[in-house]
Amino acid sequence: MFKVVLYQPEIPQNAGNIARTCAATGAALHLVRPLGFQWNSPKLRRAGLDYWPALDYVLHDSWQAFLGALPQGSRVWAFSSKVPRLYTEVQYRPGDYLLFGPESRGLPPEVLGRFPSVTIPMPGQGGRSLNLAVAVGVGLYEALRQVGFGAEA
Ligand SMILES: C[S@@+](CC[C@H](N)C(=O)[O-])C[C@H]1O[C@@H](n2cnc3c(N)ncnc32)[C@H](O)[C@@H]1O
Repeated sequence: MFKVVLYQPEIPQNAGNIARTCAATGAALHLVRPLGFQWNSPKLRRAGLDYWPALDYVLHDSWQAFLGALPQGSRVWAFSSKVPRLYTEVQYRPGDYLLFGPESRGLPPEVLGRFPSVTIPMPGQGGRSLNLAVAVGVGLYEALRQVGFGAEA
């Protein structure tokens, strides 16, 4: 399965929506602390509806803890609105990690620079970035599409 990684997410409704998307697609959800909300926040729970029991999730106490738990040979794709390579130009493999940054600031340079990065084009004039939950949905579904939407993705 794919793994969605949220680096220090700030808004519980986004994380809840992403949890729902992960449960629906069979992707695992990794959350890297500090979070901008309480883990038992009603807003987080509500946005994830009753999908939480179906969700495979991991809470990491810090970025260092996440890196320490990352199996050797893992592939991580960092999503950013500020990099040139299109997210459709790379080949995703089952088990890949898709990494997304916090709502107000995006991924810090030292995190973004550590992994290959991709962007989702925004051809309109109206925005600097997509909503986090939207970006996860777009990126995750492209990865799933490439592997045939298989349960083993
Ligand atoms: C709301 S955005 C962060 C905006 C932040 N102010 C910035 O300038 O980076 C939250 C996260 O969604 C993802 N994201 C949003 N728009 C994206 C895009 N066009 N391409 C790839 N990732 C995007 C990135 O992972 C980003 O860190």
